[in-house]
Amino acid sequence: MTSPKIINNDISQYFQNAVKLSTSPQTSFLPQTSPSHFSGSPPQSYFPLQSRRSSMKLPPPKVLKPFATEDIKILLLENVNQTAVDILTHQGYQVEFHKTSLSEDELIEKIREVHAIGIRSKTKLTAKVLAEARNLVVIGCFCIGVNQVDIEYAAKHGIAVFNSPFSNSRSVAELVIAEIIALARQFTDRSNEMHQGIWNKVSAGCWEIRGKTLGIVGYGHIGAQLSVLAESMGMSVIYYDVIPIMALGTAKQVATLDDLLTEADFITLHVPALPETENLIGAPQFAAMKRGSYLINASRGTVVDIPALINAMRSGKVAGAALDVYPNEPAKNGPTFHTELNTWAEQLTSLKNIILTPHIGGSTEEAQSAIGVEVGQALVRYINEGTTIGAVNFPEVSLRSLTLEEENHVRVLYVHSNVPGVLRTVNEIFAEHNIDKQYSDSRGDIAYLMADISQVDAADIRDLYEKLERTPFKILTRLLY
Ligand SMILES: NC(=O)C1=CN([C@@H]2O[C@H](COP(=O)(O)OP(=O)(O)OC[C@H]3O[C@@H](n4cnc5c(N)ncnc54)[C@H](O)[C@@H]3O)[C@@H](O)[C@H]2O)C=CC1
Ligand SMILES: O=C(O)CCC(=O)C(=O)O
Repeated sequence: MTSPKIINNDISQYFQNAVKLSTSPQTSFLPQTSPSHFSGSPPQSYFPLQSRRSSMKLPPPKVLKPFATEDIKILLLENVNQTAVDILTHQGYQVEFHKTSLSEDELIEKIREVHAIGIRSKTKLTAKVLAEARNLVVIGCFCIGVNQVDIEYAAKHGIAVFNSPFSNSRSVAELVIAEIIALARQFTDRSNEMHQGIWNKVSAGCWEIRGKTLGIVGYGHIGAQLSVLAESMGMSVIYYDVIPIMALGTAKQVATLDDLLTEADFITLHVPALPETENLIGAPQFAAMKRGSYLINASRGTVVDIPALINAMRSGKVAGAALDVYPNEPAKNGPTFHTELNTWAEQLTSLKNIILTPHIGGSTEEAQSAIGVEVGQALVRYINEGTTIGAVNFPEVSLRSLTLEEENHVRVLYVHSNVPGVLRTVNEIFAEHNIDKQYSDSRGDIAYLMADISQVDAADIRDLYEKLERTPFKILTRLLY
């Protein structure tokens, strides 16, 4: 059968019509040829970009199609903020929202169908789970840490991962400031006693924080915020990081972790979960600390050896501790923090002057709302336009939007293995058309190419797609038009 001719020369309109004629809501041009991935964009471009455009008096962006947006399925877990739900539903996507994370079996069942998933820190997107995802093109981590996702596996399978690198940093820093004072004054113990009717007015072992030394391990977004807040309260700040970082205020970088441990009165950890940071603070590090020092961990549960901390607190080496994160964390709220989850749970809860919080460092209205917007927008931009700015496992590539004045254009999104000869092959496929703009970048083993090509008849689109799909280095092809 020959393809219909485009009478008005507007392929976007042609394909909108083609979609309307399809017999099933699942039917669209590319998914039929490639059930494992989808292509397309919603009827409205992402509105903040539109408003920026209108203030700059640029032509309106072209709506990239080819299929019904209600076919896009998004799974949001762990009570992701309403701002994200609003952004994604506004696009017309199907959004399924859950307050908690899911068991592995439930997750596998659900992930099979969705094109995008939004999670926080609890949902483990392992290679085993991701292998079940037939349509998934993008993961949104509505948090800073991405250690819960196998980001390399995701990249190798054409799944982009986005996070929110600093929207909750201030919230974590403020929690740590509160904990420094609370530990120095033992006030959670006093408060707990009062709740049991016990009046226990003591000053022994209670201190001002003014003039004390705060040791920050990991001087990134959170560590640096904290540094400024702590100095403003009269503390001296030292920090240890694996890279040289400019000191804020009068803080000083020290050369080794031991230098920090031997000098600091309060030690706070702000490193990512990495093989190198596993049990970064264990028995030898507690031994190096000053007697009567304090430890705060709001980074990841793997960073502190908890049995060693329990020993250090029992011996009086450590006078107090605050933990927000644990090696194993419950999936749901409720009476779930017990020895079945972490064998030492009762020993920990029976200690004095230890503040235990349920991973709430980033849990403020401000942080969650900002994260919802940031990651929600990143998902929309990737699904609708192919933009990977801010991705943690993909090269960062972006092209300016197509405009309504640019007819007969196709945007090619092509994730491929980073091997020689790809551009030559791809450009041979594009050769009969005009490459208006093209941008390609690589990151490790994978590379990503975005290209807007013009002089493309509707009848050519399937051919283009199939040729790209047949290339030996292809990981994922999407065409937007
Ligand atoms: N409790 C909570 O709710 C939250 C926890 N987090 C955790 O806090 C961590 C830190 O967050 P950010 O400050 O935003 O990260 P960041 O990436 O801005 O900073 C981390 C710093 O740690 C340094 N680092 C890495 N390995 C190190 C090592 N072995 N020793 C010393 N320094 C090392 C890095 O060079 C970097 O400067 C996140 O990775 C996340 O796991 C983040 C937000 C909320
Ligand atoms: O808010 C959350 O669920 C996780 C916060 C966190 O640990 C992060 O942003 O890395």
